[in-house]
Amino acid sequence: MSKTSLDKSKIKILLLEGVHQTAVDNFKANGYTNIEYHPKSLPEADLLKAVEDAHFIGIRSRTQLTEEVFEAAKKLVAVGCFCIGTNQVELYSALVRGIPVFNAPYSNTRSVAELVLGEMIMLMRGIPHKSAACHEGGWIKSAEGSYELRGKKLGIIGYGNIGSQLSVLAESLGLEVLYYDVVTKLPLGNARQLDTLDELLAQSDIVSLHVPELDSTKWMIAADELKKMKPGAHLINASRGSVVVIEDLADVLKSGHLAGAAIDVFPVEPRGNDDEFVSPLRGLQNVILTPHIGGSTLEAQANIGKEVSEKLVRYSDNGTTTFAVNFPEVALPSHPGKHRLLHIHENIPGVLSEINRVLSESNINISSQYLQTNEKVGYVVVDVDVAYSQQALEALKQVKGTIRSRVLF
Ligand SMILES: NC(=O)c1ccc[n+]([C@@H]2O[C@H](COP(=O)([O-])OP(=O)(O)OC[C@H]3O[C@@H](n4cnc5c(N)ncnc54)[C@H](O)[C@@H]3O)[C@@H](O)[C@H]2O)c1
Ligand SMILES: O=C(O)[C@H](O)COP(=O)(O)O
Repeated sequence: MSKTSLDKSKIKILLLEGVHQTAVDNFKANGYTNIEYHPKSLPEADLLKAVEDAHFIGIRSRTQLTEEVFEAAKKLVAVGCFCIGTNQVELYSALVRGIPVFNAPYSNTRSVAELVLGEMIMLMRGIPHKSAACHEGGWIKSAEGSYELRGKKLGIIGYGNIGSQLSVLAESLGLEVLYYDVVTKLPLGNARQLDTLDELLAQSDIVSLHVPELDSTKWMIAADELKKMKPGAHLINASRGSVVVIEDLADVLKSGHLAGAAIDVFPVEPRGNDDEFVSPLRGLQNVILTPHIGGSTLEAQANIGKEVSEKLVRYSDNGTTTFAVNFPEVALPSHPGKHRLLHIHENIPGVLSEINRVLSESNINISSQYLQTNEKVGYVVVDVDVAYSQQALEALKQVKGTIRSRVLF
């Protein structure tokens, strides 16, 4: 088992929002036993307290890691988002403090695509409304407003990992797939990319959103866009709650302009399962409301727990930052018989030569060296002889622009 300079039992791992047990098992198997586990997100004040002595934090989509949280987390080494989205993390605040952020970019893609596929069938058959009536003792045996998916047009907004997977599944059911993306994307199967959002809205029988939360996607579907959708069309949102103006959606559903919707994500979501869900969509006919469970299958959660904990363990044990979403990516081999110095610094001219100067002046022989930078931060990794690592670490800490440095045994 790899060792770190700090005794592993002293490295605190804070896991929130019921991250899957596979993560806990993997941390323990790698010697990280100091785990504080919470089944839901923490209120802000409790979060600020809990992060004070945390070296690693694992969250899902609910916990907001803000500038204030990073300021409070003085010992923080890295963050793991046990999900796809990283919009809940102030990535820049993490970067300038030398903290890489990891996620699981593919682990729940299939789960979301399958859910959306099922919802399309349910919506087009008016099932939410008919099922609710049966539960109340009603019996709406009618073909009125019920349609097959076959031959209908599905409009996908955001043709990334989820959007493109949905595209393939939808074509296998006989849907015609149109998509809109800000980037030119290779169409899968017979799908067609459209030039404008308006064209997609005007042509689709079902519109499904699969964009990340960005400034440019915030409230991108509001009253104007909803009115441009075909009368009787359906809207599905399993991306982020900030993408759709929910009050405007409620209006077009009440007016009958849209026939139905399936919404998994909301501008404000309960902190945990005990809190009330409040939404203007509650009680509307032919609307499927789900509690942000697009990625919540046991398969996906188990895979995510393993994938993200592996990324955090690898960074802690070996310094590798491959697939970090905000950080220079360095893939490192193991370093048997050597000590490894990790040096994170501001990306200003001359840092590498200064590092080499101080090491050479201290007569420290470098056995390997790796460097990667992004626009703000540089990450240098230096392997040195065991006997010199402490001296080398002290020397590196003096280099102008140093954000943080540590040594791995
Ligand atoms: N409901 C859930 O439980 C759940 C689960 C997983 C992911 N998600 C959300 O789904 C999002 C998409 O996931 P993904 O893995 O497909 O991401 P992705 O990064 O692979 O794809 C996103 C696509 O959106 C496109 N895009 C960005 N801005 C756009 C805009 N303004 N208009 C049109 N297209 C735009 C991008 O170019 C990209 O092709 C995630 O960011 C996450 O927020 C939700
Ligand atoms: O970004 C994601 O992967 C999804 O929104 C799922 O988030 P969750 O882990 O909170 O369910």
